[in-house]
Amino acid sequence: MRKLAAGNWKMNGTSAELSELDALAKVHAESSVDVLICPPATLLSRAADRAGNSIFVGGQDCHAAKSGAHTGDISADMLKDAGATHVILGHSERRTDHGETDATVRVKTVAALGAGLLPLVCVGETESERDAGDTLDVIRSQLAGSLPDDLNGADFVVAYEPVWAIGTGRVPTLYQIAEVHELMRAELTGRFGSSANETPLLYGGSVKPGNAAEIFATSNVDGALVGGASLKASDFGAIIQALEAA
Ligand SMILES: O=C[C@H](O)COP(=O)(O)O
Repeated sequence: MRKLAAGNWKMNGTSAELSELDALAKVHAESSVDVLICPPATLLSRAADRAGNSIFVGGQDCHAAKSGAHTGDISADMLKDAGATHVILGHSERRTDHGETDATVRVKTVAALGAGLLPLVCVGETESERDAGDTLDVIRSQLAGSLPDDLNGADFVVAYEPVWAIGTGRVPTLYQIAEVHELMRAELTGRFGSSANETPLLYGGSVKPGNAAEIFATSNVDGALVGGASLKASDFGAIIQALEAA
């Protein structure tokens, strides 16, 4: 499996920030890992044009329906048409801000696959769930509910993002990351067989140039989903380099 460095720009970036993408595309044209940028939808088409063949471009969400009366939403087919190859689904900010449940994520995953997009399905515990000792149960349950049946492991990506680590500068210990990633690999193998060895398992939550190498050296970590540090080509470039070296 190829490793994946994914950048989620969230609700950041206007035309001016496309220069960061240009800088990345220049430096990482021949990367040994896959590089993905998920800009806001308003930039998707232009980002796809400028990313060329060296960087994948993805959406940050899609609607479960192919089309219809859903003001403000975007379908998987529309993302694909705009040049996307991937889509983030079930990010904790979608779960919190828009009430998305595992069932919502599951139908969106089906829609994404139907449009030919590679879904990055996000899971992660809140701080109170971790404090209560429920982390592994939460992850197990989110994986079970968010992923449809009969998948091939190569057809999707899972991102483990502890909610309390997102944008906070706080990162789980390497042991905690390894524990969750081992559980995810085992759960996916139980469900999808040996093809689960082809599922990239990303860690996300305050990944920076300074901590990327040790996170990437952790067992069953195949890349990262990066928020804040993906907005600057120099920072994201350093994270990509750490993944290339891992
Ligand atoms: O999608 C990305 C994650 O939410 C991580 O964000 P962050 O790197 O700013 O903590």
